[in-house]
Amino acid sequence: MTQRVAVIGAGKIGEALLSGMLRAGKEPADLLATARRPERARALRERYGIEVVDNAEAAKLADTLILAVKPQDMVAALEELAPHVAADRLVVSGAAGITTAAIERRLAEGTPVVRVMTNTPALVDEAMSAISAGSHATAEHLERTQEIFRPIGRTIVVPESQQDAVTALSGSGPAYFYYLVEAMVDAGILLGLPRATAHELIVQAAVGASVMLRDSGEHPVRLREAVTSPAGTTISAIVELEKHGVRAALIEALQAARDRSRELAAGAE
Ligand SMILES: NC(=O)C1=CN([C@@H]2O[C@H](COP(=O)(O)OP(=O)(O)OC[C@H]3O[C@@H](n4cnc5c(N)ncnc54)[C@H](OP(=O)(O)O)[C@@H]3O)[C@@H](O)[C@H]2O)C=CC1
Ligand SMILES: O=C(O)[C@@H]1CCC=N1
Repeated sequence: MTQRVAVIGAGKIGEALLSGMLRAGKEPADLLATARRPERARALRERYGIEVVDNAEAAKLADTLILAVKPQDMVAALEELAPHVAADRLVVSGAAGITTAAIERRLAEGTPVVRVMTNTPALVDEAMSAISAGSHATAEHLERTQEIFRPIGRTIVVPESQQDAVTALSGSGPAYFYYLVEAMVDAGILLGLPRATAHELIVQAAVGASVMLRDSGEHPVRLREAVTSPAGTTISAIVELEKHGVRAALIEALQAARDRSRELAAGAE
């Protein structure tokens, strides 16, 4: 039986999921989306040929609802959805922080809820999506969720207690790499390179390093050692990074992201 999937609040992440499901072979008729603004609804219809309906309609028509609204909009969205969500629907939340318990509490008793933290490389099928079962979700619900997220990258199942840390690492993770690239391109400008050249050099270094990290199975320390020649250039740079506390800054940055995820949860309790 074809499962109909509705993306509730199709913004950046919701759209990435819709396009991923279409690339993976779902028909536009198998998908629904909801949006808050008419111009957004129009753009989604034109781009993907899918029906964009209101939240109540989506809850009635779809077997699986993917909640892709911001954490701060979650309570309001659940209030609109709850009267229309039958307890045999699967509800998947992609929101940072929000717990499955907070969602379950607002839906009919027994409704299966799954929490997922994905990331924007979903747009190029390189997402990392970490999936956790709520208290009524079965292995079959986890499998259905994995089927939705697998076409846009990798998936893992984690205990929900790890989701705030996952959000800090892989949910926000791409932003840290973009930030580092921005800073290194600035360094290239300082060293006298044209911006376009600096950008090309750093992006390819990032791609090469990422592929080696993923595919070689080597520890990052070993890979860095292989670049770091005695009395060479790399160690001169590493000394500066250590002097400026970059390692400690990254650890504290990710702790702050984890703490913010917890605060977002508290807003929906
Ligand atoms: N961006 C990222 O890298 C990641 C985001 N996430 C999570 O994904 C979720 C979405 O984030 P993102 O895509 O960046 O945010 P967006 O703001 O791009 O998308 C959310 C969309 O939901 C719409 N919306 C809000 N309330 C309602 C409602 N009641 N009914 C219908 N539509 C509604 C918004 O409308 P409007 O346009 O009018 O505001 C917006 O288009 C968040 O919970 C975030 O934590 C998870 C992993 C990574
Ligand atoms: O910044 C945020 O809150 C969202 C969640 C993870 C990535 N972006």
